[in-house]
Amino acid sequence: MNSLLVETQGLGVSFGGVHAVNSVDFRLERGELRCLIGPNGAGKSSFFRLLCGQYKPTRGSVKIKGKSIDGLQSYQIARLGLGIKTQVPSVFDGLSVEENIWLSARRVNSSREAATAVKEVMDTVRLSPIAGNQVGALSHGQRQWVELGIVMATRPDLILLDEPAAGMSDEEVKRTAELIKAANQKCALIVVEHDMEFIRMIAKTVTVFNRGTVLVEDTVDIVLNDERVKDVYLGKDLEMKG
Ligand SMILES: Nc1ncnc2c1ncn2[C@@H]1O[C@H](COP(=O)(O)OP(=O)(O)OP(=O)(O)O)[C@@H](O)[C@H]1O
Repeated sequence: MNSLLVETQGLGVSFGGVHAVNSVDFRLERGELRCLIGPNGAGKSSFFRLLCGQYKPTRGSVKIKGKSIDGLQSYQIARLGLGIKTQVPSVFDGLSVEENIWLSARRVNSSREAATAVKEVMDTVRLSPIAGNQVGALSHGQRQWVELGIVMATRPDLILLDEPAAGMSDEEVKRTAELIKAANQKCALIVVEHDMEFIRMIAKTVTVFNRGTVLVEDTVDIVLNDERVKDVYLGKDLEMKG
């Protein structure tokens, strides 16, 4: 089996004169956990949108599991095994945590398989203590974890997470890092994040975007000490506390 999960070649999207993503060659292996960083406007979100079919490329191609996604709708790309937390289709505030996970699992599984998927997700995302709680009454952090669980319940091969630690307390950030590592035992993830401390907690390989292109791609330690990376974050302290 091809171990490449995602491959982009010469990928680009432009809006008027703005090259939001420009000539990006990106490869992600099955089971990888990759972080994307870069200053505001670097093209990270646009790159995500290209991967999930929300934006159509102006140039280049995206392949998922060796299959071009050209011409596919977002739901067809999801069927290739892509899960996106920002696109959680429906979170039912009036239902419990477990009911929400069940509904998501049942969308893509027989009821017996769904039951197994629900148990797996409740364990992995550590949702059992709040299984019966109404989702509408959860804290911001808990809700993010439930949304991660909803995506995981469809058993994707790849999950895209856009700023999963945003707006969380230090404790919640720590737990989110643990959950992402646990999720990575089951599938690959690409995580866009601004919080460098969080990046340090989870990252192995980091891809740095700048002005629509890949500036550097390397291990977290090398990337965060790279002068070019420090330059593009000028004014931001990359020398972290930890
Ligand atoms: N739909 C769009 N229409 C016009 N311009 C766009 C569109 N989407 C993105 N852009 C532009 O493309 C560039 C890259 O934006 P993008 O949101 O991808 O960057 P980003 O790295 O995700 O930034 P941030 O970290 O602030 O979210 C920006 O100049 C942005 O204004």
